[in-house]
Amino acid sequence: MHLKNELRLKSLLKGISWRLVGTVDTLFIAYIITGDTIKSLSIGGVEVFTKILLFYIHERAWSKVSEKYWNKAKKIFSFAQPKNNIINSDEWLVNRSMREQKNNHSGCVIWLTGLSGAGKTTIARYLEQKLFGDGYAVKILDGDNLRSGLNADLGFSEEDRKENIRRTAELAKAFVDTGFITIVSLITPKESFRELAKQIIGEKDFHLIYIDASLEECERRDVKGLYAKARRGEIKDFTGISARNTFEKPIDSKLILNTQETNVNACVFELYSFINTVSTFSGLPDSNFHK
Ligand SMILES: Nc1ncnc2c1ncn2[C@@H]1O[C@H](COP(=O)(O)OS(=O)(=O)O)[C@@H](OP(=O)(O)O)[C@H]1O
Ligand SMILES: Nc1ncnc2c1ncn2[C@@H]1O[C@H](COP(=O)(O)OP(=O)(O)O)[C@@H](O)[C@H]1O
Repeated sequence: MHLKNELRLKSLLKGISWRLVGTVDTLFIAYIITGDTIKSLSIGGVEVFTKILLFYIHERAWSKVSEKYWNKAKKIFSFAQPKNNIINSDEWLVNRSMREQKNNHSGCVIWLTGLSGAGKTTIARYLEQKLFGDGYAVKILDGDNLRSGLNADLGFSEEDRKENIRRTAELAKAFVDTGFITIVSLITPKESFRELAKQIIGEKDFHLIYIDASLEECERRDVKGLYAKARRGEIKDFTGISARNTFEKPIDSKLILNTQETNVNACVFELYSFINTVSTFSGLPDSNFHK
């Protein structure tokens, strides 16, 4: 049975069973008040049908209350809820700011978005090497790697990609809380996915970088031979090839690195310079980075 019909049937059956109990109660009270069996049965007999109908309508109306309004209601009544025992991470005995002081720099997320083959992994690897060499706490979270572990249960449907991005964003947030410069390398094809990541990580720590290369160029590079497979129909839902899985160009990235016009080293240098403007440093040796 279709889920919606099932829920309607459940509301109806609940209405009937509840009314049977309620009607016995009404009959009893009506008899005590009127002392008249016929009147009591008449009241109970009419009431059983009107109340079933009202219960059904009431239940269906509640089922229409959207998640958005339900969450608002929960917020309004939150004062009535028992407080949970979760300790805010700022209150831990070792907190983010202490870790950042120890690292001599602040944490942030550098989120690289772009087509498969655009250059995300290449840039992330050289950037990590450079930052690590200069003494920064840095970690790459790469789509391919995560998909062989934490996200091994996920495919490439819209829903799975969203979950992939949600989990990765949560993980990146944990790394930032540990004071790390966290480089995420994920296609992240839709604006809504990037927005989700930004919401989870927090606007202040989230820096979206667009690794830009045209579909034609990525297909020409075809680093892993996946484009050829997708064209042959051996991979469904391939980003940029499947009509349902387009790549939406980011509208508010903080930096665009065009890997067709700029070589790897220059891209890494530009990103390294950008990080210097967003992550505050103290006490680290000056870098001698050369293009
Ligand atoms: N159908 C399909 N579409 C796109 N990509 C595919 C697909 N199947 C496998 N691959 C390989 O998976 C890598 C992309 O995974 P991501 O986690 O970055 O994708 S997403 O952000 O969830 O859209 C991607 O890695 P990169 O080339 O490094 O981007 C591909 O190697
Ligand atoms: N400026 C550039 N930045 C990054 N990669 C580049 C650049 N120019 C050419 N490439 C090449 O493009 C390919 C990008 O592959 P990869 O880094 O795996 O992409 P992605 O992780 O986005 O799928 C590599 O073969 C890399 O050598």
